[in-house]
Amino acid sequence: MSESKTDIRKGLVGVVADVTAVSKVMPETNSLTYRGYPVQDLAENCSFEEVAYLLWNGELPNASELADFRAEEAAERALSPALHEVIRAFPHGAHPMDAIRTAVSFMGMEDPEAGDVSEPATRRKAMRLLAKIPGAIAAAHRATKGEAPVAADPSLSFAESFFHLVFGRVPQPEVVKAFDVSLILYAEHGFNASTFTARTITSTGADLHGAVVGGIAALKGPLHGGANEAVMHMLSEIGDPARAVEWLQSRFDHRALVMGFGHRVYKNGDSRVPTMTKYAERMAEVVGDRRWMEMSRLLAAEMLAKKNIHPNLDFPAGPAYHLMGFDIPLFTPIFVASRITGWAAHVIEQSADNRLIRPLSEYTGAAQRSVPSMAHRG
Ligand SMILES: CC(=O)SCCNC(=O)CCNC(=O)[C@H](O)C(C)(C)COP(=O)(O)OP(=O)(O)OC[C@H]1O[C@@H](n2cnc3c(N)ncnc32)[C@H](O)[C@@H]1OP(=O)(O)O
Ligand SMILES: O=C([O-])CC(=O)C(=O)O
Repeated sequence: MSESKTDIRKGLVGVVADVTAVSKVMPETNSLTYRGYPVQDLAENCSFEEVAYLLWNGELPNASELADFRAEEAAERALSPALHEVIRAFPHGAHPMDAIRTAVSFMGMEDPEAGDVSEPATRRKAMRLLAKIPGAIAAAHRATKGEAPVAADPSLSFAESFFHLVFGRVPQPEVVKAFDVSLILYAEHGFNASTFTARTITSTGADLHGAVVGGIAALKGPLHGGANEAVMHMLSEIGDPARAVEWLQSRFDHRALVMGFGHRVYKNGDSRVPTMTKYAERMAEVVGDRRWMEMSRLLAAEMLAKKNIHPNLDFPAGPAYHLMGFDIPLFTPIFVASRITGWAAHVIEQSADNRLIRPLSEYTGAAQRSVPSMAHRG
């Protein structure tokens, strides 16, 4: 392999690939705005439905716009009998991220506007995906436990409905609020890997479902959304706050990654971590189990002291979801249920001012040569 001669930004580090009006990630101030509104203010003062409306329309809804949005979403929650059958046929033990990726792909084929990539159709498809993804995640998860799906209840908010679909019941309001906050914080984050994947797929003229399938595939990786599950596996392995520092040192000794830490853009702290940590702490109080947050506090302090690396959103989200009662394999699918809002906003934006995304590569393989006959191959 020869050395590269051009200035290649491996991982596209520092490359500004396009403009966006959806969100602004500001590492210099550890802050993030959606359509101009600070994410922590949205998390404290709005519902996830209001934020979804904001991301898709550029403005927060008034009361009647919100009521219409909620009604539309609630009316689209039911899955088709064919999709239920497909979900029942998923291999036992399949990861819920693979299940939701496949379910979204199937929804693309049965969508009443399949093949229509116009903006109005894409917006209607986005609403159907937002509404149906929680039911598909929950049905697939329940199927692996031999449990029947729970019928959607249109009277519930998006966050309440998620719990209802997974567990068949809605927990106390503090738990629903913490979950709603997590959905708001996870909704959108500029040109992250899954969103950029969705925009690349869209740039070819492909449809929303294709872009979302690609986004889900990218989100599953442990360097991206899959880290929220990895964080909880890590905390479970440590098991006891007394072991946290010693455990971390062994990771350092092996030069291993510590999940839930570091970020491509934020180098001095993730804008969303303080809000998520506050609500994860609240969950610890509600459940009466301080162990996970105590371990988290020790790990974060040690990572900062020894490596100067801050936690990212997945770090407090992992224990928060555990304390809310979710099984670990559901954590990244919850991220999907939220990030569908950001992906769809970017798909609409990309389509509205599209140019095929197609970077160059510098060839470093074998020099040009002739094809040998079979008898002359080694
Ligand atoms: C919602 C989200 O998707 S947020 C991201 C979730 N992902 C994770 O939590 C996985 C763990 N974190 C990581 O793998 C990385 O920090 C990433 C992938 C998020 C960012 O990667 P990059 O921007 O390429 O990392 P960056 O170049 O800043 O790394 C600088 C140094 O810090 C180290 N580092 C970064 N993150 C970590 C970590 N979590 N654990 C240990 N070391 C780390 C790198 O190994 C590198 O060390 P080196 O200079 O000795 O090679
Ligand atoms: O921005 C990123 O690279 C990853 C991230 O935090 C997100 O997608 O929420």
